[in-house]
Amino acid sequence: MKKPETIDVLTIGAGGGAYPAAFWLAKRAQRVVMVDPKGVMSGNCLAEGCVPSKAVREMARHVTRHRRFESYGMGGEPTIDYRKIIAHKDNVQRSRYLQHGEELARSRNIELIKGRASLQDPHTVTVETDAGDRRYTVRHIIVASGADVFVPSIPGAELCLTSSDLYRLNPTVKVLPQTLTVIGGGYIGVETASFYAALGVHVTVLQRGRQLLSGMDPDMVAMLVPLLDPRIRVMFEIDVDRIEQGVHGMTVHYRQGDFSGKELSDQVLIAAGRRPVLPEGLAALDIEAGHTGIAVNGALQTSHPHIYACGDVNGRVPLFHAAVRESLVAAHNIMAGDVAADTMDFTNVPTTVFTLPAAAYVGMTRTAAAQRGVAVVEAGYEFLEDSRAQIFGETGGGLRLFFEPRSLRLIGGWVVGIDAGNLIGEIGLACANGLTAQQLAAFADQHPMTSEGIGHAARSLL
Ligand SMILES: Cc1cc2nc3c(=O)[nH]c(=O)nc-3n(C[C@H](O)[C@H](O)[C@H](O)COP(=O)(O)OP(=O)(O)OC[C@H]3O[C@@H](n4cnc5c(N)ncnc54)[C@H](O)[C@@H]3O)c2cc1C
Ligand SMILES: NC(=O)c1ccc[n+]([C@@H]2O[C@H](COP(=O)([O-])OP(=O)(O)OC[C@H]3O[C@@H](n4cnc5c(N)ncnc54)[C@H](O)[C@@H]3O)[C@@H](O)[C@H]2O)c1
Repeated sequence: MKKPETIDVLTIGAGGGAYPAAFWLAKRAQRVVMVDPKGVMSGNCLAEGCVPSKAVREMARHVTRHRRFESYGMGGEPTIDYRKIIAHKDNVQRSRYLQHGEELARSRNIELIKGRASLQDPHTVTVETDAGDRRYTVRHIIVASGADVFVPSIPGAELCLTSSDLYRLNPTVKVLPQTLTVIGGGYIGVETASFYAALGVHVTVLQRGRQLLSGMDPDMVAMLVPLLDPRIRVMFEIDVDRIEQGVHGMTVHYRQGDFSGKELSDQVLIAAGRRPVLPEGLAALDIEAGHTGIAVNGALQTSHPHIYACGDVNGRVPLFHAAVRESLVAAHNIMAGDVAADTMDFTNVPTTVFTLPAAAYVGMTRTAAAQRGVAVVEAGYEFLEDSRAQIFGETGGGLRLFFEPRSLRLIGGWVVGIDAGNLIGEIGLACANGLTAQQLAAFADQHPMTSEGIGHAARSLL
């Protein structure tokens, strides 16, 4: 192996938890190396996550609108060519890789190495590349190695599709099945069920617990579920025993209480969660990490103040935009000399489940507040009375805002229905900045947009 190279910062991974910090630090004359076996930036978000899944989602959304718009004098049953939908998805991914490559080529002080990093000691990282191993002496390390599909040890699980088979470049699935069984009713299971149902697939979701999207606010989920495509059948309290491949498709054998049953379908998707990817050498450095991820403080530091863990690998808020903000928090603290000059607000990160329609939440909702014994004042707005929702014929759902009773400071909210993913950004910004019902009410939000509902709800309290 060659003599170690000395650099300022090395990132393990080049996804959302890594590259925002890398660029920010490189601009401030730090010598930065990003390492990722993919050899490209953007991690799993672009490779098989957010962007490709939402490319399929938006096509599916168009189909549902197209069908409904028939009664407004347009369209009719749309034709669906899934191969072309996939080709479009692939093109979006390719063009974004190109864009990121150009950005990297324009930047100074920063290098991306295709390889796998492991930690040798608190200041030494080895990178395994096709051309042999390289060794770096580094002042600061950002571990941003992300998460990967978790496949439970159920006999036959290896026969199932995972989200990667659906959403990666040139994916396995290019032809829509007629029937799909989804094991797991979390983000990936419910989003995919929703997209596929809109594209004409009959989907059955097998969920282990009693609620879809377990862990999310039950009031929000209760408003969402009746609005989902009726082609989606959901079965609760399911324990999957085994999965078999037959001549005419796949069979999932399950138990539901005392009842044993089986579900037949063309294909089975397993969406039972993701697990952090921990780089080799971490345990030897006594960095605390469990199956939920690497333990970090609000400054994103591990037990070694110069080693940071950002994004899915710390398991705190496994979403792309959380990873980006965490990455920048780490960068600010590196520049400050490994002190907590900046901290992450893990509470006010907006979350959207991009089903059709979507559900989104931020901050503390009524249920979360009740669990902690915190009193809240609630205000609501229904899309039934919203002009934009009426224009689109999407009047199902509404929004809820939660305020501190004395100050009427906004501390959380959720939205189900049209524009949920956009509205939650505005609500989240208001929560993060401690805006009050009076301030929300005093803002002339635009007409005819669903964001009018935020001020409308706030005014109902004054
Ligand atoms: C199907 C799907 C849909 C999703 N949709 C959304 C969405 O709509 N919105 C949203 O906010 N989030 C979404 N997510 C989650 C989002 O993809 C992640 O939160 C985000 O990618 C996290 O970024 P990260 O940088 O922490 O990790 P990753 O994106 O996982 O990147 C980690 C990188 O580290 C690399 N790596 C691993 N080990 C090593 C090593 N030893 N050395 C060097 N490199 C290593 C990996 O190759 C990978 O490229 C979705 C995820 C999936 C699977
Ligand atoms: N819109 C978004 O932001 C978005 C979209 C997709 C994925 N993601 C990210 O990807 C992560 C992983 O998503 P996911 O849906 O795989 O996981 P998840 O943790 O959201 O949901 C997994 C679900 O599967 C169920 N389950 C687990 N084992 C089961 C079994 N054996 N049988 C039946 N049900 C079982 C669980 O009860 C849970 O409800 C999310 O946590 C999120 O961070 C985000």
